[in-house]
Amino acid sequence: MTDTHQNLSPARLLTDMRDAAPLVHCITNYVAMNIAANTLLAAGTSPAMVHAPEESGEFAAIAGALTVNIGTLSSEWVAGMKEAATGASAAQKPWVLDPVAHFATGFRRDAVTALLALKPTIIRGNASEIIALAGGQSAGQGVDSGDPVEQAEEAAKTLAQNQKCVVAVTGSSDFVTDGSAAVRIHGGSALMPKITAMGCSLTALVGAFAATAPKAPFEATIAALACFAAAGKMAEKTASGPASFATAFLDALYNLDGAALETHAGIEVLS
Ligand SMILES: Nc1ncnc2c1ncn2[C@@H]1O[C@H](COP(=O)(O)OP(=O)(O)OP(=O)(O)O)[C@@H](O)[C@H]1O
Ligand SMILES: Cc1ncsc1CCO
Ligand SMILES: [Mg+2]
Repeated sequence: MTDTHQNLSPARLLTDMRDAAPLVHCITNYVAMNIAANTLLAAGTSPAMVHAPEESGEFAAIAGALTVNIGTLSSEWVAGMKEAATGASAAQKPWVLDPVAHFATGFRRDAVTALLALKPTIIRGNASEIIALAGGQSAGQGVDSGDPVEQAEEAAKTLAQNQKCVVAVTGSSDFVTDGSAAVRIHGGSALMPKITAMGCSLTALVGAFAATAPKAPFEATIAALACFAAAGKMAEKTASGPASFATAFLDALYNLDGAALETHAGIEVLS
């Protein structure tokens, strides 16, 4: 990032996020609810899991940002997601879409088509999800990716241009683009995909940074991914498997500072 963007560096945005501790409205799946809420608390912000259609539109307007994850869908939840996205947009709050396994069934495809029409500010998914969202053929199996991130980079650019939003693809390295600027983020750990809902939790953290810098969704997304990259790398040092990694990861996120971000997350500017 250039000097003129220093105030949007991941380290600066992390400090700003903790200072502001924004309220993040999360609609996420049953699997992710607990770990995603704990992730936001460890990072220093304030999660609320609110999905009922009777209140989700109203709640989205009072939160700093909304995140919508379609992992465990039902008709009622889809209604709650649409209300929330509509409420967030009307209140000019950023919202993040996590299109979990959207290619797997007609129900999911329809839900994601309706949500895309409500113009997410940021889309965060794994490589298979992003390839399929751009209209390509992916090798995903359910919620798990079957494609390398590099193979999704062009799809991410196309999707960002068509949707006029920021797109983040995650995996062994991450890729973020707004359709023209693009970066890769290096770090993390091979143990991360061995714990369920790490991606869903990351989507929630992207929401926290988007609430902190609502006019800079590209930089906000990079900051969230850099935090995960650094915390993942730090946690791996003491972990002996997925269970101890999960604990060490939350501690690393809690203790993360600018210096650790600088050391453990690699940001490669592509364009
Ligand atoms: N092999 C890996 N090495 C390093 N980091 C990884 C690896 N795989 C995933 N990650 C990291 O794990 C986090 C979650 O990304 P991932 O792409 O696995 O999400 P996901 O497939 O949507 O997960 P889920 O749907 O289970 O929540 C990101 O921070 C990503 O960088
Ligand atoms: C395992 C699983 N199934 C539906 S959502 C989810 C969490 C990871 O995406
Ligand atoms: Mg996912």
